[in-house]
Amino acid sequence: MKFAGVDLSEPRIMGVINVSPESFYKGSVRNDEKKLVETAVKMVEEGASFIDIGAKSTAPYLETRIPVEEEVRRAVWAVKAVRDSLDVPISIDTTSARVAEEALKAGADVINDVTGLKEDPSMADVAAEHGAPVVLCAHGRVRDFSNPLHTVIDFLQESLVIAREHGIGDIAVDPAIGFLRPEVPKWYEWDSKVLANLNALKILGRPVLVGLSRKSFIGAITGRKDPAERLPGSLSATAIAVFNGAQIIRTHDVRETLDAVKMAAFIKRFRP
Ligand SMILES: Nc1nc2c(c(=O)[nH]1)N=C(COP(=O)(O)OP(=O)(O)O)CN2
Ligand SMILES: Nc1ccc(C(=O)O)cc1
Repeated sequence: MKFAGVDLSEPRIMGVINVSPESFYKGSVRNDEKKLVETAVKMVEEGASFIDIGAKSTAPYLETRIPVEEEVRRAVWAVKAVRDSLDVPISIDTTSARVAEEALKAGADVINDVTGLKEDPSMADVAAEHGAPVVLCAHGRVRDFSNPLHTVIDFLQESLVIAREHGIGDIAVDPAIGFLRPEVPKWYEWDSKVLANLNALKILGRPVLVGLSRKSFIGAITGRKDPAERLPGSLSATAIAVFNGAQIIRTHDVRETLDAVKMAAFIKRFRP
């Protein structure tokens, strides 16, 4: 299987860079062009097959509102700077069709929409017009609290219908770790159930991308309040995600994560 031209016969890494100062992990933020480009180049040297650029935080527990003009400005600036130095696919992490369109024009290749084409009604049109591959996250109002996998699969199926109605075929699906936060079970249990049963997403027939790097469920389980201290927890959860079928891991820490991915993928070969 391939996504955005990248062969997925072994699991791949998507390196994350944010140009949004409000992002939950400050170590992921770059607002200086030289440092931004250096980071992207280093991530690719360390083994990243994709670079994901975020120009606005989507953390559900932070106040992250900014004017769309500001998100466009940040996104275009960052994509242009990184595009000139790299050949790997660049994804733009946005829920806004305007931001996606301007980023694609600036040289991005992939749209990463954490609302799975559901928030901005023009997003699917923009992806279709540009022939852009899309990452679709499970998104919606949770009604069935008892079975996280059911809910995630239902939400993703809804997004796949929207994508296919628009003739979009190059799609990766994502269970949206940290985004779906019902009161019961606690979100860290929800996220853990999703990772423990990630294999169920195979039914969708699309590559599975997982973004769990330094997220709050790791903080809740390990007691590490500061995302800067959540790398060991992230690596452990990454290995489990890969063991259970993740083909792309989205991470702030390319070098360390690639080692965890390689270990899990190698051991997985001997699974009965
Ligand atoms: N497809 C996908 N996209 C994502 C995902 C994810 O799990 N999957 N997580 C994010 C959170 O990480 P980030 O460092 O970008 O945090 P921020 O929203 O605070 O900028 C942001 N974007
Ligand atoms: N955009 C997101 C950022 C952070 C988290 C999380 O910490 O769980 C979830 C989503």
